[in-house]
Amino acid sequence: HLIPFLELAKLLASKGHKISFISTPRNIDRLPQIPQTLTPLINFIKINLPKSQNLPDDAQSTKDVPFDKVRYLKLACDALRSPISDFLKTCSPNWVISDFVTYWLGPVAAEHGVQSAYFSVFPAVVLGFLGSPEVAMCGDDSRAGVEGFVKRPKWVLFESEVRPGRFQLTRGYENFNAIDENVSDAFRLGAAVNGVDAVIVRSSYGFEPEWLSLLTELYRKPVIPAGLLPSTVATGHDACWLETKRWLDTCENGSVVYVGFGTETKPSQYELTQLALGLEMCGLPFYWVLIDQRGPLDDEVIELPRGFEERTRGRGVVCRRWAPQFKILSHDSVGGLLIHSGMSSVVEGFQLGKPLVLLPFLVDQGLIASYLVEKKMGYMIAREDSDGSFSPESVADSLSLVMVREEGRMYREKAKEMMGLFGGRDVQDKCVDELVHFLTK
Ligand SMILES: C[C@@H]1O[C@H](OP(=O)(O)OP(=O)(O)OC[C@H]2O[C@@H](n3ccc(=O)[nH]c3=O)[C@H](O)[C@@H]2O)[C@H](O)[C@H](O)[C@H]1O
Repeated sequence: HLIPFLELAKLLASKGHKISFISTPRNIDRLPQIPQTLTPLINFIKINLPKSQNLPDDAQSTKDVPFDKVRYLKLACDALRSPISDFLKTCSPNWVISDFVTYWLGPVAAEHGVQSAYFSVFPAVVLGFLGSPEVAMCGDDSRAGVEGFVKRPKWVLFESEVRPGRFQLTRGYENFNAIDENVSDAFRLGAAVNGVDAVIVRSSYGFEPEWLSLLTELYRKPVIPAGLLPSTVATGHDACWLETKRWLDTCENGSVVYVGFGTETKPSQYELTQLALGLEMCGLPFYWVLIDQRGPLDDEVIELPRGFEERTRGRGVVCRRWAPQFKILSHDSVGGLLIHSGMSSVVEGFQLGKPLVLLPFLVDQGLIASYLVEKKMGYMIAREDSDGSFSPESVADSLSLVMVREEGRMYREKAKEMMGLFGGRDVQDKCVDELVHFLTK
């Protein structure tokens, strides 16, 4: 969630406000450069995580550890309560804006007379589906088990088909349940909302009018959309970009599909195989950013089908390191995206007017994907709801529909139509002005 937090910090700084951006040393070092004009206003503060016997020494972000070890990162993060409290006491900022993992921050801030807000990188549909803070923290009788979770929640009174896939709920088991001494993500989220003075959401009324209105009812405190936070092109040239650009320059305009599942989603061996065979079958050029290991402790090996890279050489690229995603998407050769529905990737695709094929893996991604499908803004690859299985044919068919075929023209047109809502600087600026007005009144 670092990138949207940095984007928010940049937007607030661009209005003249001083920001202290607190994170761990390695995470701060990983951040993209900020424009020189903002450097006097954003002070990066590094706080070390305590050592944990369950984590590798330099693990500081979710992508550094396998999925089942993420809870130890959250527990390590809980130990930051005391240094952050000291910071608030010494620096007494006007506001502290935090993520849901640090769910204890609101009351800590209040002790020092500092106002607090939870900034949700998830859009309102994800928060609204999870319900009021009390329901998120303690559950709800109408929602027992997976079956209770795939129905429209009783507090959603408007028509909506939004729901996660059953297989996504099973995959997210580690996050949804308290394990060892770690509380669940839903509890952290509910408690984060409960403890703060206001909730800031990466969204806009243009994008999610009903769900944002629902949140104000559920939360009974100010809910302010921060805008969709479109990306800005990172400065600087890395070797990877020059090599990639040379390849993209050889492809026809609008022909390449960008395939990427964000910063941490590693597909299973089954998903990797189906995807690879689907990409091979569809015949389109592709640029695939593949995460095949989550940190040094991850010993689950996944491999592309035998001969895949030879058979697709020249037509496709598989990149196994950090790729300059936004620069690649901005290239004219890229005609569409196959993504997991992570919000930053959704925004980047639409701000550039490029259509989306969706393959969500986790619950939040499933909710965003089903919202986009309901609004006819994206096309989801068909998967078996119970176990998430899907065929190479459905990958190939979805890609050709959205990228090439006449029946899929509506997705290409919709993506162009979305450019203003997702990328318009004036739309974003208006949201930030309203947010600043709220924070300073
Ligand atoms: C907990 C998880 O946080 C999330 O972020 P995630 O990284 O998965 O995806 P995005 O929001 O698309 O964000 C990914 C961001 O990283 C950039 N990028 C990524 C890979 C790369 O090689 N190069 C890049 O530049 C990309 O351009 C985008 O800005 C989502 O909420 C997700 O739903 C949630 O489950």
